[in-house]
Amino acid sequence: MSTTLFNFTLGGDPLSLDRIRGILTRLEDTIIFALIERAQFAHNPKAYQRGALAELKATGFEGSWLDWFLQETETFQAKARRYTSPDEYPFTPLAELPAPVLKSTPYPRVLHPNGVNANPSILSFYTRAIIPRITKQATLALAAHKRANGIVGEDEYEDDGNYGSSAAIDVEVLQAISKRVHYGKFVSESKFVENPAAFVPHILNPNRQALEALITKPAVERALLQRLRKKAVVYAQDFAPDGEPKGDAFKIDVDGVVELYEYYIIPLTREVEVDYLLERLKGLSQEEIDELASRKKQ
Ligand SMILES: C=C(O[C@@H]1C=C(C(=O)O)C=C[C@H]1O)C(=O)O
Repeated sequence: MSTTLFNFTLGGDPLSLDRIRGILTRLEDTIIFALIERAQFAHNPKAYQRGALAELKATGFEGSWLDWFLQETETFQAKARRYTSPDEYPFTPLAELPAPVLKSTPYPRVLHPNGVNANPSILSFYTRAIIPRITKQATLALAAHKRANGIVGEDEYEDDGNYGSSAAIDVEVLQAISKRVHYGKFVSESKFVENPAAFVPHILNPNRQALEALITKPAVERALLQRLRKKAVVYAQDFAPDGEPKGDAFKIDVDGVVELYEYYIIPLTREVEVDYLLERLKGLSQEEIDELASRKKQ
């Protein structure tokens, strides 16, 4: 069940900021555990380079191994109506995905119609910055093993050949980050409806800086990063055979997890919030806009 369906079926206000932040907090766990799984494998850079795997190129597919994994996975999931949910955004262009086999769930319309999709940015920072960082431990161990055993010829010290396993986990990480970042639309709608008058002038005369200042909550971000570090330390700790925590060994680079949020996920979520706001008045009549412009926070 998608979070949105769960969210709606529970009843209550889908635009409650506390409820939305609770979903964002729960997605931290999903993202941290998925990153821990990915960190087991080496970087495998060929999986992210277009045309790097001859067998895939021979099929006529022109993208990378990961692009192919995303397209194939999302094609099946589209048939299972994943992308009829307002909190799911495919990396594959929607027009290239099949129609759902099941009839759509009648979600109440919460968001204003918009074309905001940050997935290209997510795919770029994940493959270029995050994967090399979180797989460094496994990659260094692999290189040491290859050198110690004189495994030559295969000069890719960053390549353990686990293209299927690592890409399957990459899809899970990417989908979780995409859901998290695009929840920024629900956050933005929640803040907008609470005080439309504050936002309308900076939408009519587009001012990204003013809109970003209105949606940014530094205390919430600080608390999130502190919580995230504590979670990553606990979730990623290694255990001795007797089950006792090793204390100084972790399955993943904890700083890397925190920096993923600080330098990528949070800034991109804020960008989605602003992009959503800039489309918030599209299609409204002058009368509707004037009413919103006059509606101040109670
Ligand atoms: C998501 C929110 O909006 C902004 C983005 C945040 C984030 O990406 O974690 C946190 C606080 C705000 O700066 C929010 O207010 O909860």
